Parts: sequence; structure tokens; C-alpha cells
Amino acid sequence: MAAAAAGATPATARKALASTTSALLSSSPALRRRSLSCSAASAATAPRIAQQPPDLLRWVQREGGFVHPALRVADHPEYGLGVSATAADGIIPPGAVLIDLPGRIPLRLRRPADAADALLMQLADRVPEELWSMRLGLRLLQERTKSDSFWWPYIANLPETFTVPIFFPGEDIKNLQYAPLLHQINKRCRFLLEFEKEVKQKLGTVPSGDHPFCGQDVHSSSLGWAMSAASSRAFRLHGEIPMLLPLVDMCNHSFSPNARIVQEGDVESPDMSVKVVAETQIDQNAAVTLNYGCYPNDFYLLDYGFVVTSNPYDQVELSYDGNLLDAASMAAGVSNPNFSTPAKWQQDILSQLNLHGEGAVLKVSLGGPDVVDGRLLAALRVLLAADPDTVGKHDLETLMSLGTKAPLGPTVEASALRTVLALCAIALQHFHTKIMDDQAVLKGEPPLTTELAVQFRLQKKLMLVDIMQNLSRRIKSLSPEKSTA
Ligand SMILES: C[S@@+](CC[C@H](N)C(=O)[O-])C[C@H]1O[C@@H](n2cnc3c(N)ncnc32)[C@H](O)[C@@H]1O
Repeated sequence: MAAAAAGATPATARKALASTTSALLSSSPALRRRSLSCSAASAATAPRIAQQPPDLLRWVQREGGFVHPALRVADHPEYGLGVSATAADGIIPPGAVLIDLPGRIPLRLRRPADAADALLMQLADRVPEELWSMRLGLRLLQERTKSDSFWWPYIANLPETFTVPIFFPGEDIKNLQYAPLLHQINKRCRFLLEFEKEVKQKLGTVPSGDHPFCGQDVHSSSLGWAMSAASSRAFRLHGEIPMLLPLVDMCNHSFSPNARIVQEGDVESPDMSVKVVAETQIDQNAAVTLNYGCYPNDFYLLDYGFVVTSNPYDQVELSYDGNLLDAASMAAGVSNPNFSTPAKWQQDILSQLNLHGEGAVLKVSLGGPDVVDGRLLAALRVLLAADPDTVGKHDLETLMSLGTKAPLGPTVEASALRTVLALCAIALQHFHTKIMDDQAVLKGEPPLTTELAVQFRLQKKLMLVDIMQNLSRRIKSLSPEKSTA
């Protein structure tokens, strides 16, 4: 729905991106520059920019970095490359420094040193803040085109392609079946197509010596590569300045990580360093993992190109809408719901919850650690309550918490939870396929992009079913005679 409103469909935007992929291969010779093209033939599982990239670990050490002697970069069976402890060395104790990068190794946007840098910054300023990965991506692309880049050993080890949905075939974008994500993908694809034009216009007549990409043409596909490299590998440390951290970015993700990143010194200071420190004991052969962030799968797929199964932070987004709530509560057997026509005292509380009036934020969610969005839960409780006096005895925090058992009594609580149950059922119906259909597709070992799209929607549905079971248990635990609305 949202994607249609935004204009071009993700599928058409994707087609245009795909059609520029071959145009990316620019081969006109020039000094001081490295072609943006690269051969697809390299390691079968994870093709890298260079067919035989330099040893990243040794480069970090040569440039003054520290790497714990027990660590290696090795193929992970499912996640591409990863950092792991060797079988031979002993266990690594908690607190041990695993990697230490001096300030010259991280790659980030820098203050302009010449005309090319100044142009790059002007382009970066044209990118909206929410697409910070494109800003950093421009810097990466600048270094990728230089033949003598300090960061070449790092760049040579980067993946040649990414599994983020801007590169999905149109069919697999449709396979996601989830409007908020389709909207984001569409936005990114349209941005890349527009930005390609802007970059071409800006750099069209710039002489090669002042050109941020050494005179090479930049297309939406190369911009997409750079944006995806940055979004899937950059870290935002103190000061929120995103940086690419060579070798550190070979560590894969876990919500129960055994390591964490520590920044020492200010980002701008010359003695800044970035360390990876063992959070727990790291056994022989164990992978070193970092937590990329406690986010839903939308974020993981859009920025990193993977889906976390049983992600405790996954959510389904919906829009707070009185008519939808009336329909849901009637379907749940709640008599005379008045979500679309709240009384004045109820409107006042909805305003406090930022669900009513000017500037209201109507996006609410189901799932994640709270199970039900606190603002949605409070609104339901308040709108189902008969009088302002009972409600007035509780503060908003209590009304927003599912942990507080039935603050307005079991009858209101049962009706509120039943309405949420019905909302879950409505959300489930928005997916065109059933859980069993998705499981059957996955059993058939489809192409990777189909697998990711189907896994994404399956995880959302399984999460909704979990919430429904959770709420049913809560409704049952309310006193039996009052839980029937
Ligand atoms: C920061 S890089 C880590 C190094 C990467 N594996 C490589 O081969 O270069 C992040 C990427 O690793 C993969 N990855 C990391 N953790 C993962 C996980 N828990 N599940 C699936 N893929 C993961 C994804 O492709 C992700 O975009």
C-alpha cells in the first residue's frame, strides 16, 4: 500500500538498477585509478572484490594494529567469512583484547583535503541523513577507484555482491508481502536512480585529477554496492560518526555475542583507537561475534541482507486507526466499541499518548520485548473503560505496561487483549500465503533471494502466532467469570 503511494513499484525500480549493472563495467584506462568493475569468478560461496585478496589480518598488523594470536579469518558455514579462534591456541579469557585498530585504519568521511574531496562532500551533503550509509559509501567508492588506496587490502576483501533487497528480483520483492519494508526498498531504489543522475550532472565536466572517482562513471548499481557495503559493515561508535572498521567487520552477528567494540579517544583525535574485547570466554574454534543491534528483521534484511530466525526484537507495524480497532474488537466479540468516537476525556489521554491531534505518531507495533506497543495497549484499555475516575487512578506508564495485570479490571483487560488478538489475526491475513506454504517453499531449497524473502515473512507470521498464544494465556488467567466480554 505504502509502496504504491510512493510512485514507482519496487519491481520497476529494481529493473532499472539491474539494467545499469553491466554499464558499471567501465574499462577506459587511466592512471591512479582502479576500475569499478570486477570479475565474478572467485570463491564460490563469497566472491570478493579481488579474486585473491591480500591477507587482511597481516595488513592490520603491518599498519600498527593488534590482532590476538589465536584469531583467524575463516569461512563460516552459513554467514560468509567470519573471525574465529583457532583450534590450537587455548581459550581466550573474558576482557582480553582481540583486535585493536589505530585511528588511521578506520575508513570514514574526512575533512576535504583537495578538490576531489570537496566534490565528494558536496555529493554527500545531497544524501538525506537517514541514508548515512550512502554518504559513507561515497567515501568507500572513492577509495575503491584509486589504484594506490591505503585501504586497498581492506576493499579487496569486501564482498562483490550483497543480498540486500534493493538487489532482489522483482518477484522476490513481492514475495516479502510486507508493506512497510516494500516502502523502504522502494524509497532506496528510487533514491539511487535519482542520485545517479545527480552525480553524473555534478561530475560530468570535472577533470580526472579533481574527480572523486578518478574520472570513472558511477551508476546506481555501483552506488547501491557502496551503500550496501556501508550499511552491512559500518559501526556507529561514540559521536555517532559511522566508520568502516577493517577486520572488525569480519565478525558476524549474535544477540548473545562473546565480544564487544570499545572506542578509545575522540573520533577526531589522532590517538583514537577501536578495540574488540572478549565479553565472555572464547573457546577454541568458536566464532567471535558482535551484537549489531537489537532491531527487527526489517532492519537486518534492509541493511545487512539476512533474516534472524526467532528474532526477539522482530515486530509487525500497523497504523493506529479507530475504524480498524472497531472492526477488530467487534470481530473479537467486544460489545459496543467506540474506538472511532472517543469521549473528550479519552481524547485527552490519546493526545498524551501522541495518538490524537496534530503531530500524532500513529505508527504502532506488535512484537518485540514489549509484545504489544505500550501506546496501543494504553489506548485500548482507556477506550474500553467506562469512566474517567478508574482510569485517573493510574499513571500512563502503568496503563502502557503489559506487565501490570489488568489495571482497569479483568473485563476491560480481557476486551483489550481480545482486540489485540483480533489485530494479530488481521495482520496475519495481510500476508497472501499461509505458514505451511512458506515452510514448503523453504524445504524446496529456493534461490537465496527467494529464501530470504520467504523466511522474512514466515518469521513475521510465526511471531504473530506467538503473540496470539501469549495473549490467549493472559486472557485465560484473568478470572473466568469476568473474562467473557
Ligand atoms: C559485518 S559483515 C560480517 C562478515 C561477513 N560474514 C563477510 O563474509 O564479509 C556482515 C554480514 O555477514 C553476514 N552475517 C553476519 N552475521 C550473520 C548472522 N547472524 N546470520 C546471517 N548472516 C550473517 C551477513 O551477510 C552480513 O551482511
